[in-house]
Amino acid sequence: MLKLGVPSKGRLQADTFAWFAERGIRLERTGDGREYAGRVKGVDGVELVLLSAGEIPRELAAGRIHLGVTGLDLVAEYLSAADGVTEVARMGFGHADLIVAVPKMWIDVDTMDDLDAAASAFRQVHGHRLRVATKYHRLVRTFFRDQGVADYQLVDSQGATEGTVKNRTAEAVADITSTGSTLEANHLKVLRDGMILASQATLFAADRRRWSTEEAETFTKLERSIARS
Ligand SMILES: Nc1ncnc2c1ncn2[C@@H]1O[C@H](COP(=O)(O)OP(=O)(O)OP(=O)(O)O)[C@@H](O)[C@H]1O
Ligand SMILES: O=P(O)(O)OC[C@H]1O[C@H](OP(=O)(O)OP(=O)(O)O)[C@H](O)[C@@H]1O
Repeated sequence: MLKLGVPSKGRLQADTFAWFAERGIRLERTGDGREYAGRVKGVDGVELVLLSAGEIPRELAAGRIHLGVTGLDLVAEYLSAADGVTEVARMGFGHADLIVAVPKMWIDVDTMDDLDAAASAFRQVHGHRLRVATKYHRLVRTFFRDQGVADYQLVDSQGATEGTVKNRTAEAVADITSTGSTLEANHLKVLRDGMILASQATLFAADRRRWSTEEAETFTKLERSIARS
């Protein structure tokens, strides 16, 4: 069986189901709606696996699922080329930007260069490095390095990241934004050149060299349905 991992709940799941339905493939939840089980109609040999979006990259890398729907941001953060996971299709929903934001009241800080200067000054005044809260450690480190910003430290935040500034556990954040309302509500502004990655929901395939002939054939059929739309 070709295992297809999709988000277990919410908007991402609803949009994923609609995307496949438009391509003649019906994904359905089974059980009472709270049970994490489902099935696939319209193409034989595919099994539906409901998973947290955040776990899908790891499951793809391990080869426990053959296909998976999750955000580009999560695959970029958690996987590398060596994992052999490839894009099959960008799905056109779940758009979100990973950005760097600072308090609005920092009127002198609008760019990454400004942040670099502010970070050096911050260290002199406070005796410790400016803290950037995020769950995207790898992407943020790479971006800051490429932008020549070194005088900072990352603090891990797995949720409610925009609240860390108010709670005084960080001075800046690097997080996903979609409508911008969470940033606005927390008095934060995006740096002009602080865009790290533009993400959207994407269908990924695990390393195909590890698939059986049957699994590869089922995938070819599925790919045809996807391409037809
Ligand atoms: N406000 C948003 N608008 C659009 N997409 C978003 C938004 N927030 C997060 N996403 C995207 O949704 C995907 C899943 O995000 P996240 O890891 O936060 O999952 P989650 O909803 O917390 O699910 P789980 O708790 O089951 O892991 C990511 O790829 C992310 O880019
Ligand atoms: O720009 P907006 O439309 O306001 O969306 C952005 C928010 O959405 C996500 O959080 P989510 O609701 O997934 O909760 P989390 O803080 O637990 O990650 C993200 O982490 C932002 O906080």
